[in-house]
Amino acid sequence: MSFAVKICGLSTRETLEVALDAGADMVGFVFFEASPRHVSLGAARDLGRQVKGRALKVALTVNADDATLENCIEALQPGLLQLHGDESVARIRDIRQKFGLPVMKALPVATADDLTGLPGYAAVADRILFDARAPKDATRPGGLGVPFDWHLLENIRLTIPFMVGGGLNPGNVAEAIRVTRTGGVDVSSGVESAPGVKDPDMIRAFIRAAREADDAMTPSKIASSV
Ligand SMILES: O=C(O)c1ccccc1NCC(=O)[C@H](O)[C@H](O)COP(=O)(O)O
Repeated sequence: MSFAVKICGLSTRETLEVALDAGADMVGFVFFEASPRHVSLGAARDLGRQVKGRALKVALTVNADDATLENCIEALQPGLLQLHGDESVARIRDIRQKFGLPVMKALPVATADDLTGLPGYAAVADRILFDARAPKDATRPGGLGVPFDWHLLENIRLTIPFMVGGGLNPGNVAEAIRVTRTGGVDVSSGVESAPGVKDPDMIRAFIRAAREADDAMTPSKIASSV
């Protein structure tokens, strides 16, 4: 997959269809009951069937045990597991081996110190999501609509793909791409009219803005445009 646009926290047939029609590469489904985007196993099954190979299905869990992961995988049939808790390197390795699915590890970022563990995670995960670190009193570790300092990623060199999330929206996603040169972007709050309520026009605007910014960053396109 080249540049990836992920719309996360989808929970209705209508907005899932909008994201697919608009060309989302990844569609994320949240299995975290404290989230306004939480989907039940039954809903995940129905929504998962709707995707029909048009995008990569991402199952998002937080410090889930094996039984929970097994249930989510059986229901959604995801192509990628997003581990968004404080799962250790060893736990990630264990999950990959047990379930035979690629893993995207979300790493919370607030300061440069948050990047010190990156090599260990990059050694076991298939993809990294750099997301804004949640405040201490937050009721969930992600999906909070708050960005981090993208300049912290300016000198990142990874052998695996990475994505950037946290507070992105149609108005700032291009800048995030320019600053970080990320291989993908991930959004939830920034395409919602209210917590958990995805907005079709915002989804379309976000995907369009992200594609245009990535196209502008492609060296061949830059060369031909000068
Ligand atoms: O989206 C949630 O509600 C959520 C709940 C628990 C753990 C992670 C969660 N979201 C993780 C994501 O991948 C979000 O897309 C990412 O944090 C960006 O969110 P936002 O800042 O709202 O765009």
